[in-house]
Amino acid sequence: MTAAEVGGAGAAGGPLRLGTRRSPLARAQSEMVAERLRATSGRAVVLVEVTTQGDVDRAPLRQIGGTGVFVAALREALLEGRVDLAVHSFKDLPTAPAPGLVLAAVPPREDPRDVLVGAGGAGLGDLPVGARVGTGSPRRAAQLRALGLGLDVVDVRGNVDTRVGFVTSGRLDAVVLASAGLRRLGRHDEVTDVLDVDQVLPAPAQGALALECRADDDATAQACAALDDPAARAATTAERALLAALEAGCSAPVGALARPAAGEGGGLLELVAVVAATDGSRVLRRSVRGDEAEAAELGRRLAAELLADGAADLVADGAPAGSAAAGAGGGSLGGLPAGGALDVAPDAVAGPDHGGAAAAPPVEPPPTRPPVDTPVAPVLPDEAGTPPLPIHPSSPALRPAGTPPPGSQPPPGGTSSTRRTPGTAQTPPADARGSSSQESEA
Ligand SMILES: NCc1[nH]cc(CCC(=O)O)c1CC(=O)O
Repeated sequence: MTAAEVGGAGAAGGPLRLGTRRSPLARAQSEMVAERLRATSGRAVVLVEVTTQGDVDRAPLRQIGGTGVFVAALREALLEGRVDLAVHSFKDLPTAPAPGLVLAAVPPREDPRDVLVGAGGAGLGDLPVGARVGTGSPRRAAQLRALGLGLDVVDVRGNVDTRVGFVTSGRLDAVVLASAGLRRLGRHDEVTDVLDVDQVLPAPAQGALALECRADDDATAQACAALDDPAARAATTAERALLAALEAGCSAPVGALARPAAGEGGGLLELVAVVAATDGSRVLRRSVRGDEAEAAELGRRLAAELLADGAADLVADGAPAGSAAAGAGGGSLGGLPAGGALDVAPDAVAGPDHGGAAAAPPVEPPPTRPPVDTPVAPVLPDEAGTPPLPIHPSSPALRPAGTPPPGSQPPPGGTSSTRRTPGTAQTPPADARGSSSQESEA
């Protein structure tokens, strides 16, 4: 890095201290932002690792407060002046405002869609009835189940390495992840299918980053401003306003995506959202269009319509992981009882994934190897606490020749017009094995 011009405007004259968690994804995201900041501001930027309770405590993540602990620790470091800037996966941020902090920038968004990493290059359409598909997100689970493909949705947790490892090791037929995470980790070539947003909507703000700094730190805010992308900010504003208005958390079965809508002169936004029962038995899907300048209002309006459709019941349904999902026959890895979860690495990717697992204590996966994670992925105590399954992050074993990674196309333009599809009731395929569905996470 080049310490071109340390100091500058305000700050202490030293380098900009960017607080980051130590997970591979968090570090990758932070480094990307740091690089951009160095280029645009000419200031030196250093990464400062912030250890969170979630990284240290061996207790299951959900017992120490869920993903919120990661965000909370970074914010605490900010407020205490230990770091000047924090980079969050936007979808993991609570919708409630953080006193004393500001959203300094929303950089250009990465592909917001969910993707599939399937064994043998399998895409969604290749999966047979009963195929075991892993995800820990109620949002993904609900939408996958609602597809009616007879998939056996298995509750999994952990960072990208861990989750992809379930497929590599043959324990699962596929896992669903955020395209953005894999891309930022340079692992997009492992993707075997990109889930169409008409089937599975991503979590609000998925694929976007949020740069946060102290409200009174003008120098840092100014440096960050250069990275802000108005389009990404508008879209995420709409999606998160919807989430907030639904009073749903990051683990609720709520998907949303705002995209530029075709129209004269631009400035139009189309917001599509889904609220689903985790067992896939009910799906509320609606969309609205409006002025990009009124993004938040768009989100609130769509939320109001969904609430009028009965969304509140479904949102509440998202919480107890052991109930709805298990009741629907949600399977789990390694022959674990239904409702069991593979809880391994609540790492960078652990966000909204562990939706409301509070009720369902993690079922220990069959002891396999020592909890040694890959060198790249520091083993979080939490993941160490639960014997991880074999982890082979970069194993290309997944992709058989001739299966090009399909994840390259950008999100389809304006797919859904202002159409509303209230209450698409679908019965989850109740196969004999008692579990069929898929999911999508927040
Ligand atoms: N659930 C946690 C999480 N938080 C952010 C990402 C990916 C990056 C992003 O969405 O910006 C992920 C992993 C995933 O959902 O697969």
